[in-house]
Amino acid sequence: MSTTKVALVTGAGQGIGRSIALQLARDGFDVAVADLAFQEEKARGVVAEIEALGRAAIFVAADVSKKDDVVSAVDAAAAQLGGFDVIVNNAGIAQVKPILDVTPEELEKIFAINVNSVVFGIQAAAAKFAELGVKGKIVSAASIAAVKGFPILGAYSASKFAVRAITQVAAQELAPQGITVNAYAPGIVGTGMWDLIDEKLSEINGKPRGQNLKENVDSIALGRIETPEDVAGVVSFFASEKADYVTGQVLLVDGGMLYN
Ligand SMILES: NC(=O)C1=CN([C@@H]2O[C@H](COP(=O)(O)OP(=O)(O)OC[C@H]3O[C@@H](n4cnc5c(N)ncnc54)[C@H](O)[C@@H]3O)[C@@H](O)[C@H]2O)C=CC1
Ligand SMILES: CC(=O)C(C)=O
Repeated sequence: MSTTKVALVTGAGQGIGRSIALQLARDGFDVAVADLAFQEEKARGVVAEIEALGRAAIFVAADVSKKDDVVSAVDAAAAQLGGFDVIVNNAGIAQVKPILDVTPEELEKIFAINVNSVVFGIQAAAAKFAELGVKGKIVSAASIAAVKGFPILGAYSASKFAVRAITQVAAQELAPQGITVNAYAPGIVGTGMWDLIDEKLSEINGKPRGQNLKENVDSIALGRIETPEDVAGVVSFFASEKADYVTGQVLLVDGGMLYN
């Protein structure tokens, strides 16, 4: 059995997930890059980048809103990479709509992808850790919208508040097994997600494209947009032995937008 640690990152074909996968590879992990099947080409590019860093990597097609897919992804990572130590429940979607306009279907969709996926990831990882006798680490994507509700991001904010609750609960329930459960709460990260948010906000409030993003970035104390690498550094910490005594936390990594 290999002594290299193994991590699985969901939504790792692009954006924050890609940067997390690459950072964990630099930290010495072999990495399972999980994403939707249609993202295979991008995800295989991430696999190649990880291999270029001298680590093993695989692509796993998984829709995180389906429990069977998440369990199969964890099984594939453990079987093909030779262990299982860390899961990063990163995949998520945004919805940009006034609360009065959100439909039942939209609510179901965002909760299935942003919330159910985190429960499935925790369940699948905890079962694999128990099978392998590993004191593993679970890290999930929250948001500044997990700490403060943001207008026009109502369903999204609700889904991220739920991630925070699940993180606190799972941390307490899994502590006896030595498993830690934490979450990262980014602010305004320059990824495809904010391209979409900016576009939809422009449609709603009539501001020119880019203006909503600029106004949000102007409110950041450190004065610049967040990069996926800024987020990956925090996940690297949560996944490391340096965070062995940290659990149940949602860490704001927002350049100074919210303060606790
Ligand atoms: N971009 C931002 O400003 C912020 C992002 N976040 C969170 O960080 C996480 C990553 O966001 P970004 O990289 O910005 O988004 P992104 O839209 O650039 O990438 C999301 C990835 O998740 C994948 N994905 C979507 N639905 C999926 C599903 N059902 N199953 C498997 N994979 C799926 C997509 O294919 C994509 O590769 C999300 O949970 C998001 O809510 C949190 C705070 C701020
Ligand atoms: C995408 C996201 O989480 C926010 C609050 O912008």
